[in-house]
Amino acid sequence: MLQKVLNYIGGEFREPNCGAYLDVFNPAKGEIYAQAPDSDDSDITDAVEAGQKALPEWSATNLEQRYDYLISISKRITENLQELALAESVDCGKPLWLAQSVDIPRAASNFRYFATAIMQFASESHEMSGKAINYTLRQPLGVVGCISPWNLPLYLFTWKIAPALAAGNTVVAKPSEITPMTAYLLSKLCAEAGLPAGVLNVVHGLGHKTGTAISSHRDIKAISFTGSTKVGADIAGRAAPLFKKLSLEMGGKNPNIIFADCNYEKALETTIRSSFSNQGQICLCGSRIFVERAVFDKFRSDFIDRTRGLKIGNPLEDTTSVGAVVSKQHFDKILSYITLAKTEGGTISCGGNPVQPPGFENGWYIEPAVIEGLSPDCRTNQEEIFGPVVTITPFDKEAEVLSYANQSSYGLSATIWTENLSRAHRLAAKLESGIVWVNTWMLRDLRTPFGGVKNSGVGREGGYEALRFFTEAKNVCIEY
Ligand SMILES: NC(=O)C1=CN([C@@H]2O[C@H](COP(=O)(O)OP(=O)(O)OC[C@H]3O[C@@H](n4cnc5c(N)ncnc54)[C@H](O)[C@@H]3O)[C@@H](O)[C@H]2O)C=CC1
Ligand SMILES: O=C(O)/C=C/C=C(\O)C(=O)O
Repeated sequence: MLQKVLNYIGGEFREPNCGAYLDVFNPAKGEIYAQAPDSDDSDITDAVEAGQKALPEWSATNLEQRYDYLISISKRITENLQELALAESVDCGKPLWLAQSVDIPRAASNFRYFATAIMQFASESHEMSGKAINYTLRQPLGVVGCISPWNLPLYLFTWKIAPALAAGNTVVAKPSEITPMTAYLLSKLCAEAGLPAGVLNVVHGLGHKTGTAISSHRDIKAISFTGSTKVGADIAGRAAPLFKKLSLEMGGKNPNIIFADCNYEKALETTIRSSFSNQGQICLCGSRIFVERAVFDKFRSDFIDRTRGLKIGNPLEDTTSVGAVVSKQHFDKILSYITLAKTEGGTISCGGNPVQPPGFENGWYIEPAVIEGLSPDCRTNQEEIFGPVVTITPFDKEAEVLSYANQSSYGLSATIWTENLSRAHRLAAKLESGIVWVNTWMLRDLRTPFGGVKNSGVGREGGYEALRFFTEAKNVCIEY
């Protein structure tokens, strides 16, 4: 019996209006295990109407009440951590321990963080000496849209919904059709928490159908999107003429720069994580590794040894490091880049082959791959692969590696490994990137601005940036 996901509109769990469903796959086994609504424009229209109906009351709730709702949802996520983590692992192919230790705790933190942030969020005032005072109101936008991807499903879905709700908006949200399950479970938890009907509406469906219905809807005032740069451009193209606010968090091709004076063991161990965590399917993964020539041979050899040692297989086993990639389509895309790397003259130093762990013969598994011998400007080094694939390249000079790092249409994150503080500051200032990590990776403080430059994004999420995005500033000027 297949599990069935339902839409959550106006406080009710509903079939899609057209009655059609999409297959949902378990990537570890390559088999259908659930069905999700194939919603269309009419479901989005219903969701927007439900959001509009709920708006006057929700936007007028006092902050303590909103805090209580968000904290209650956060607690319910924590109480149901095991069920949510298992659902995430089955839906995505990611190791269960990763969902237990990262994805689901972070979803709970997103609600907890924005519950407390809205209590502290204060607006500005500007005095015109002796003449007048200006103060700025920060008011909810109205009904807003949140569109999220499949790689960190609940983690990113809640990263958008929580600030939108905290700021007093009502929400129409669409998770990825590839991984709908935890968004469905979250909608049940929100109903249990007593969130008023229509405050959060979750509509499942395809990007080019349900997603475009959100970006084209006149009464949706803002869209927060995470996903590919191509889709971000499509959303911007539809939403801009309707003057919606946009926050777009898109792809990355992030440099990981390793100097000879680094803390070698920490750099090596973290580079394994930054390369292959979640099968390389995180927009922050460091897919272009640059190593100073003095340590290149040693680092290369140690890195390849450790990569070969990663256990690939059943995502539900604690000892599994690398699970399945999310879909057959994505599996084929990643493998096509291995072929491309070879045609571009690269050497596959390890991995890059499909694997069928025993008992999971139909699953979509790829050995983590390390590729050498490519120029920084080739397609393999320029296009987002979004899989367990990295390139490794030596460099001699700081200026040289800076130019390699910035030679990309993307600019999401960068990592620098060095014990030389001056060099770290110098490079951090010059890297064309929204986020720079020094001697660490993916260490996240939810108060900080998060987002990219160039083709990686428009706007910032996180902290007060998210609350500013989800509110309209209104200045009031009073003459004395
Ligand atoms: N944050 C990131 O950097 C991410 C990047 N990607 C990149 O995108 C590639 C494709 O992955 P997908 O999941 O297919 O990403 P995607 O960008 O197609 O999908 C992300 C979300 O947008 C929706 N969507 C798709 N087309 C839409 C449209 N025209 N209008 C409105 N919404 C739309 C999808 O249904 C999903 O909910 C990956 O191989 C990877 O390179 C994927 C996920 C996250
Ligand atoms: O907010 C974070 O900590 C991570 C965000 C990651 C993505 O947006 C992604 O991988 O798409």
